[in-house]
Amino acid sequence: MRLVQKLAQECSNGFKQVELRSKFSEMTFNTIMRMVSGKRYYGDDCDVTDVEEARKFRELIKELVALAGANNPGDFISVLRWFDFDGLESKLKRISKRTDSFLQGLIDEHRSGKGKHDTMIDHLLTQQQSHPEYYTDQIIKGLILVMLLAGTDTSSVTLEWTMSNLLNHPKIIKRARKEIDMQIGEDRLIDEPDISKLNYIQNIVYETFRLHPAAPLLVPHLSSEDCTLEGYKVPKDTIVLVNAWAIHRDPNVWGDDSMEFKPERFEKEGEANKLLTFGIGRRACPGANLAQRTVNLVLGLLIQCFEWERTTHEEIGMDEGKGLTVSRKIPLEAMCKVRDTFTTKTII
Ligand code: HEM
Repeated sequence: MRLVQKLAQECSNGFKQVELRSKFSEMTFNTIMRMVSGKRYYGDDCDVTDVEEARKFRELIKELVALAGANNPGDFISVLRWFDFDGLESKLKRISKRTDSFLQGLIDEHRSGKGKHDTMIDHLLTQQQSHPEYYTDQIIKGLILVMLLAGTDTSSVTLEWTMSNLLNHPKIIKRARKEIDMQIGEDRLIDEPDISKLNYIQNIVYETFRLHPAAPLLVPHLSSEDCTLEGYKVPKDTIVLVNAWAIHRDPNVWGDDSMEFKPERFEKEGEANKLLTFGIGRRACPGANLAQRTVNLVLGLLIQCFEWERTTHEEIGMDEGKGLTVSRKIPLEAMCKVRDTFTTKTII
């Protein structure tokens, strides 16, 4: 909601150029950290009174995200590990110490009763009292870290890809807005319970999940036994990568228009079941539900409250960056303006 309010303030007097990547990223970090510790670390209205704590957190995250996406040549040529080629290992050790002490600080704050209540840390500390052998501080720190690494960039990258595609397809924005105006009206903003009524918005998100899965190779899996997959023998302890990106563009699976952005394809019953965006099985993404709610709601609000245009007449390029989570190569910029039927006051 703060993202939408800020955009409304920036773009209340006609079209204004906005950079979206940093906005989506700050929104997802604030959402996850609010759940975890009750704090927002980004924005002028961040509720961390200690400015130094907020600065430290933002710096840590910047380095963690950069290192999480780094390629390590030592993983492929083991001899390079003897020399810590390009210093990745020492950088990781340094950052892991700083991260550990930051997260321990958060846990201690909640343990002493100073932090906000009803957060993930509070609930885990309650579990620690009844099962101290399992819910150790180490486990709690690991859970916070995985929420931050797996639950932030993935959702913000998806939102950025969705908006990139929509800017190239104004007709799709129009149809989505029509659905919102019919189902919700113009007197109030979309809220979470409305999501299930907005089928076309859902299909836009599915189509983005298909063409731009945030983790295109999922997460590496290791075979625990010798097995055979579709006739291929996979020995025990083999690292298996699933190329969801390629499967999602395969014309044999999706038809001849598999490379086109067409949310309508998901009007066909059962199509969404073919998506592998969140993996499948026991190790599938446990945050899939939260991610879909967040992306659907934010997208719905962006279409409901604002008009969107490209910054130039040229189509938005779809070049991809590198990393475990694949974002656009160039951060997305767009022209944005509060819709005539909405006043900044309705939004704020
Ligand atoms: C659009 C957003 C997201 C995408 C595309 C995504 C995708 C994925 C994928 C592909 C995996 C690996 C599945 C596999 O290899 O089989 C995964 C694992 C995981 N995700 Fe997500 N995810 C998203 C959002 C989230 C959120 C919001 C959270 C939590 C707040 C989350 C937490 C996790 C965790 C903890 C794992 C590891 C599960 C395990 O190893 O058992 N993810 N996610």
